Amino acid sequence: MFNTDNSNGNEGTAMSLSERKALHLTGRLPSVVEDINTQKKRVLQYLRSKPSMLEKYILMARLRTTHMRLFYKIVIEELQELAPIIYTPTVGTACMEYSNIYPFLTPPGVPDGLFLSGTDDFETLCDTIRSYDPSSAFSPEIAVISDGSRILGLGDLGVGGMGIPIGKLQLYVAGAGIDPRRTLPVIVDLGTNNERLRTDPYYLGQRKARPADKEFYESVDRVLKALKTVYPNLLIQFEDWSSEHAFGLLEKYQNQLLCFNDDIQGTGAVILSGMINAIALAHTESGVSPDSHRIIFYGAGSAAIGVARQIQSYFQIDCGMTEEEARRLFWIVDSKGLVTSDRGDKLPQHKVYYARNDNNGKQYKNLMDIVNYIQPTALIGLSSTSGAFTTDVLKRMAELNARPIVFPLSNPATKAECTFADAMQATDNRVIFASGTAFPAYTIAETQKTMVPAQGNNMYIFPGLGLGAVLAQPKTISDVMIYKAAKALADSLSPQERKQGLLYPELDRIRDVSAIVAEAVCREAIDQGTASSDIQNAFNKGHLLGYIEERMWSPESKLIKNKI
Ligand SMILES: NC(=O)C1=CN([C@@H]2O[C@H](COP(=O)(O)OP(=O)(O)OC[C@H]3O[C@@H](n4cnc5c(N)ncnc54)[C@H](OP(=O)(O)O)[C@@H]3O)[C@@H](O)[C@H]2O)C=CC1
Ligand SMILES: CC(=O)C(=O)O
Ligand SMILES: [Mg+2]
Repeated sequence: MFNTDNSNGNEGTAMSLSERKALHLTGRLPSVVEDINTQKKRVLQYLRSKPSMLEKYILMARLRTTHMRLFYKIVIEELQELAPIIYTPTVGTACMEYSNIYPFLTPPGVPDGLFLSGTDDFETLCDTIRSYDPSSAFSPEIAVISDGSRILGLGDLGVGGMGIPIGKLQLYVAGAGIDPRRTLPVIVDLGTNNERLRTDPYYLGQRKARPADKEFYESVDRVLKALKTVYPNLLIQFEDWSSEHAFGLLEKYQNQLLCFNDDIQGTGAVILSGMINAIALAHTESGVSPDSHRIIFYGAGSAAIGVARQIQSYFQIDCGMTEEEARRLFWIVDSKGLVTSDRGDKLPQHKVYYARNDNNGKQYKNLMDIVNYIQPTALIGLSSTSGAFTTDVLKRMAELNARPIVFPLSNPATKAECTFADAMQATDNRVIFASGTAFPAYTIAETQKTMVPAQGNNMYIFPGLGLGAVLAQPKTISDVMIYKAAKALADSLSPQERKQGLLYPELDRIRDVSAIVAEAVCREAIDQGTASSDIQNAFNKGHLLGYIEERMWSPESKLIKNKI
C-alpha cells in the first residue's frame, strides 16, 4: 500500500506528550493521551453504528491510510466482523461504486493503489513504478495485479477493480503478517469492454475497448517486466483477469517469474483442501469411497477448471487413481449446458480436457436434467449465477446422497448459486456445505442447533502461499507447492474443529494456519533445492515454523513515528 510515514507511523491520540513535544506536534492534537485499545473501541463503536456496509468500507479505507497500525489491529483482532467489510461481499459493491466513492477513500495526495497504463512504454512504466511511493524505505514484496476484467462474479469493472488488489493485500497483512509497507496493489488500465462504464461521465479509467490479444499480451508483458526490473524479488499474484486471458498469462509466466494466479491456483488449492475434508466426512459418515465420487462443476471458467485440476491431482496422487480414472469423475457445465466434445461449438482450450465423450450423442442443457443424468455426489458452483442451485436441484442431491456435497462458491453473495439456508432446508440439514462468501449461521428449528457454514474462499490459501514464496524466494511457484499448500491447509484442522465436522479452520486462527501453509511451501522449495539460505538454515536448525512466525509483521512491530 502507500507507505507514507503519515500512515504507518501515525498514532494520533495515543502519542505521548513528550513525543508530541519532540516532534513539534503539541497543539495539533487534543490534550488526551489514550492507548490504542481505546482508539480501537471508539472506531468499532462508530463503525457499528453505521447501517451501510459500503459506508463502513469507506471508513476503514480511510483509516488504513491515516492510521495504519490501528487499522490492522482492528482487522486482525476482529477479522470475522471485518472480513465482510474489507473483502467479499462489500469489496464487490465498492468496486461497482468505485467512481462515486473514490474521493472519499484516501486523504488528498495519497494514492489508492498503482494505476499503470497499458500503452506506456517500458521506461515510463519503470519511472511510474519507482515514483509511486518515493518516501518509502521499503521495497514491495508482493504485488496483486488485475486488469479489472472479471471482478468477482460482477464482470468487467475496469479500473473500479482496484478494490480487489487492495482487499487481497489487506488479507496478506492480516492473515499472514506481510508487512503492509511491502505490498503493492496494481491495476493495469487497458480500457474496458463494459459499455455502461465507457459512457459513465464519472468513470475513472480509459474509455476504450480492451485491445486484441497481440496488444494485450505485449502490454501486460511490458508491465510485468517493468515491475520485475524495479523490484526483482517481487511476487506477482494475478487476480480477477477474465478467463480468456487468465490461463494464457499463467501458462506464459508460471515457469518464468515468481507468480501465481489466485483464481486458478489459489481457488484450486483452497477448494481441494475443503474437498479433502468433505470426502473424508462423506466416507466416514456414509461410506462413499473417494473413487465413487461424481462431481459436477456448474461453471467452466478459470476458477472451475483450477479447482477440477487440483481435485484431480488429489485423486491421482493420494487415492492412487490413474489420470483417466480420475478425469472421468468430473463433468463441467457452462452457459450452453454440459460440456461435451460433440456439442457442436468450438470449445476454448481450457474446457477441452474435461469435455465428455460418453454422452451417446445426447446433449444436456438444464441443470436438473444434468443432475438426473450424472447422479452426482458433489455440486460445485463457480458460474456467478445467483440461485442456479434451485430447491428442486438441492432436493434431488439429498435424494441421491446421505451427505450431499454442495459448494456454491461464486462471489459476492448476490452471485452465489444458493444460500446456506436454502441448502440446509432442501437437504434435511444433511448438506456438506461451503460458499465463497460467508453466509449467516443457520439454526435448525427442531434441535435449536446453530450451524456455521464453511467459507471456501482462497483467502485461506493465498496469504500463506505468498508468505512462503516471499521467504523462500524460489525462482517460480511450482504445481507441487500449490498442492502441498492445499494439503497443509486440509491438515491444519484442530482435533476440535475436526470433531465439529468443519471443512476449514476457524477464521480467527488464520495467522497460525497461514504459517503452516507457508511452511509447506518453504519445505517444498527446500526439497526442490530452490529455497533461500535463511529458510534452509532455519530448516537445518529444526526451527522453520518458528522462523516463519517470527517474520510475520504485526501492529505491535516497530514503526517510525514522526508525523500525525
Ligand atoms: N470462492 C472463491 O475463493 C472463488 C470464487 N470465484 C468465483 O467464481 C466465479 C467464476 O469465476 P471465473 O471462473 O473466473 O469466471 P468466468 O466468468 O470465467 O466463468 C464463469 C463460468 O460460468 C459459466 N456460466 C455462466 N452462466 C452460466 C449458466 N447460466 N449456467 C451454467 N454456467 C454458466 C460460464 O460459461 P461460458 O464459459 O459458456 O461463458 C463460465 O464457464 C466468480 O463468481 C468468482 O467470484 C473465483 C475465484 C475464487
Ligand atoms: C475470491 C476470489 O478471488 C474471487 O471471487 O475472484
Ligand atoms: Mg479472484
